[in-house]
Formats: sequence, structure tokens, C-alpha cells
Amino acid sequence: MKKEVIVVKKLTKYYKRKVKKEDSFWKHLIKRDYEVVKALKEIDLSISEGEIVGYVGLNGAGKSTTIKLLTGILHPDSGSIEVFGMNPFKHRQRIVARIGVMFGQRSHLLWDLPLIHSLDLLKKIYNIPDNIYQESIELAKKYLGIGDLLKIPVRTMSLGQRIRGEFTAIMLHQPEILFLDEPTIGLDVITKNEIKKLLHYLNEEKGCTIFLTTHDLRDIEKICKRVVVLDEGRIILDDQVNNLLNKVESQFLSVTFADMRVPESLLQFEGIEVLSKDKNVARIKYDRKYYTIESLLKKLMTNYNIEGFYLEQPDLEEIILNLYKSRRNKVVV
Ligand SMILES: Nc1ncnc2c1ncn2[C@@H]1O[C@H](COP(=O)(O)OP(=O)(O)OP(=O)(O)O)[C@@H](O)[C@H]1O
Repeated sequence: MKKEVIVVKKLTKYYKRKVKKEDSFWKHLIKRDYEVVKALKEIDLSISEGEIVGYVGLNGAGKSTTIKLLTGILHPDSGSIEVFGMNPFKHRQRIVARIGVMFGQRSHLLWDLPLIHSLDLLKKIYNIPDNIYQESIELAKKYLGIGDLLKIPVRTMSLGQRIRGEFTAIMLHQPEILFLDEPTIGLDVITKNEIKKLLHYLNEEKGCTIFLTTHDLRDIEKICKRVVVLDEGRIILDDQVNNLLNKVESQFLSVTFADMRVPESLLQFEGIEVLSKDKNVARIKYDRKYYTIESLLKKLMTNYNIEGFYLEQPDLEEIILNLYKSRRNKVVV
């Protein structure tokens, strides 16, 4: 069994936040009060070496707070955290040497200087051996195309170029865990794809464990094997992405009939709902309690002359959206 690199038990974090008192107009101006924000409520989480975990939640769910606690930036109010068996708040220096952290808005780079200066400086700060440093730069050139960016001042880079630089900076020492807070926000599809390939390389070839947050569930599907969903400070789902996709009860299929129109008798089939008809094409929702895709196609082909079909893949976004809806019993948009 793989060893656990992150173990979190009953982790709770409160923030105290100033609010204006509402007693009277004048008190508005002069008096302040505090409210307590329960950002994380007794969460349990363990992550094994080599996992790629997507950490998902609506705005304010507590994702960044979790990363700040796991990387020793914040101290928990109660519960325990172990990263490599150590308390990250007490042993921050030792842990920092073995992890890479990326927060969307914060930069590891010197704004006015060419990228290579920041990388050289980080090499000195973290005492990165020459061979590791060179290998990392080569990897960043290969996967992120940073060759042309090394001599450019960071201040003049586009968002995508800067994020390539940030990725290079956090992987220079070849960390054992990467914590990435919304690493793909605002990036185009090509840059996202490069990052996905780099992350898979680091995971598969270097055994790097990856913990990332994102609002883009397509990123999770492409990059992560496991997804953990946080809602209002509590973990409401923790499963392998494949398991979730396989558990979906309804699947969607578009069928093209050889005849010029969709047969009326299709509506009589149990376990099938015809969602739309357009000439000889029907979009069908079928219940997986009744059919596998094979049994459904067999039934359709026995009864009709089928010209073609297209199976729509279940989508993680819909699964998670339904989960939020069922928790709140109202539509979440
Ligand atoms: N420094 C702070 N002081 C007070 N409250 C805070 C502070 N930081 C975060 N919070 C509150 O804690 C809760 C969790 O915030 P957090 O930033 O962890 O959420 P998030 O899931 O990362 O959100 P987003 O997706 O919007 O980045 C929110 O209600 C937020 O307002």
C-alpha cells in the first residue's frame, strides 16, 4: 500500500472578521464588531503518495484555506494535519523544501528582472543541486516552452507566459507534493494542455503527488484521478473520477434512423426518454438500471434500421452540480 503523505483529521478553521455595527447611523461610523467565519468544519482527508487530487468547491467553500493550512501558512483552530508525518505549521521550513505551492495571484518571480534571474535566485535559496536544476529547466523548456521566455522581464509577460514561469519556479527543486490553487485560471486551451502534460509527467515519472483546486471541472476530468468536493467547509464527496462517471444513472445517446423520421414506437420503450427529435435523429436519455449501452443498441437495432449513433460521455460537472442541488434542494447556477 502506498504511504500517506497528507493526513488531516477533524480539521477546523475559523476566521474572525470585522463587521460594522448596525445599531444606529453614528455607531455605523465609529463602532465595529466581529463575526466568526467557519471556513472549515472538521474535515478528514488522507492523500497517498503519487495521487492527483482535484479539490472542488463553490466560491468561499474553503479550498484556499485548506491549502494554506496544509502548507503551514495558517494554523488550525482544532484538529490535526500531518504532511510527510510532520505538523506543517511547526515544521514549515522542512516541509517547504519538499513541496511546491502555487497560488493564482501570488508570484514567486521578480517582477522587473528576466525570468532566468528568479530561477537562479530560487536555486540558491533552496540549495538546488546543478543536475536537478538543469533537468527541471529542460523539462520546463520541453513541456512549457520557456526557452524563449528566460531572458524576458516577468513584468512584460502575458498571463500564460507568466504562469509558465511560475510553474517552472515551483517545480525547480522537483518537489514531492505540488499544491496548486487554481493553476489554470484564465489560461487558453493550449497552455492548459501543456500544463496537464507536465503534471502527468511529474506524477508518473517523478512520483509527484498533486493537490489542485479549480472551478473548471473539465480540468479535473483531464488531470485528476480523484475528486474531493468541499461545500461550506465540509467534505461532501471523495471518490475516484472514474467511479463517479461510472455511477451515473442516466446516459445520453443520439441515434440516427435510416428512415426519414424518428419512429413513434420509440417512446413506448421502458427506461428510455426521448429528449428531442430532429428529422431522423433522436436524442435519448436511458436509464442504466434498464440498459447497458450494448443491450440498448442491440434492442434498437433489432427493432429499427439504425444508420448511426453517438454516445455522450457523462460529465463530472453535471454530477457535481446535481450534488449541490440535492444538498440545497434548489437550483444552483
Ligand atoms: N483572512 C480572512 N479573514 C476572514 N475570512 C476569511 C479570510 N480568508 C477567507 N475567509 C473566509 O473563509 C471562507 C473560505 O474562504 P476560502 O478563500 O478558503 O474559499 P475558496 O473555496 O478558496 O473560495 P474561492 O473559490 O472563491 O477562491 C470564505 O467565507 C471567506 O470569506
